[in-house]
Amino acid sequence: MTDRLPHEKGFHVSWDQLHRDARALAWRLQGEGPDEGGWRAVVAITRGGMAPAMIVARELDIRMVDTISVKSYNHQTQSEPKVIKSPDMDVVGDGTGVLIIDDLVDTGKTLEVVRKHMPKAHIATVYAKPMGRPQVNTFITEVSQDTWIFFPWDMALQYVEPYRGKD
Ligand SMILES: O=P(O)(O)OC[C@H]1O[C@H](OP(=O)(O)OP(=O)(O)O)[C@H](O)[C@@H]1O
Ligand SMILES: O=c1[nH]c(=O)c2nc[nH]c2[nH]1
Ligand SMILES: [Mg+2]
Repeated sequence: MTDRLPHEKGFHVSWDQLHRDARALAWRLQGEGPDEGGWRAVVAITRGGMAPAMIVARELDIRMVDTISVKSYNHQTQSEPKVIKSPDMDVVGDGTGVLIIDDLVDTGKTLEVVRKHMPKAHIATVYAKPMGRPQVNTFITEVSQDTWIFFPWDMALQYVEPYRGKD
């Protein structure tokens, strides 16, 4: 069990920003497939990879979409990652022509486990921290290791006090 608190900084991502960044990822991945037919399938790492995977699959017109479920974090505390649901191995095989999508790579432990399942797959994340970068083939934005990324599905709009009158 690794206690990851405290993170010095927060990087807050809105739905708009996520949509833009996931589309940028799709743009970078187009034409990078193993042959002219493009990518055979997308595998989303649940749960955080599902929204970016949907956007990438839409942009690249990939209809074959599956999931792999890896459980490791409970809030900001990490334990050993475990695969609790595998994709259809008849479809993904050794991963050739398959795009694996996640929202971010942090320590890289989740992707280490996923790569063992599909060693020839191309792994892409929207965001990356330095420790996990070697595990990723393609990503869009890097943030520092001491930054916690807050995703739109974990946030809600709320009232904030005006600066004046705070103390
Ligand atoms: O590189 P790592 O240090 O392994 O961390 C990255 C993983 O952690 C988060 O998932 P989480 O396990 O919190 O599950 P979730 O996607 O269901 O929120 C995130 O979505 C990545 O999948
Ligand atoms: O929402 C999240 N933000 C992060 O920075 C992070 N790192 C691992 N898992 C994470 N989940
Ligand atoms: Mg995840």
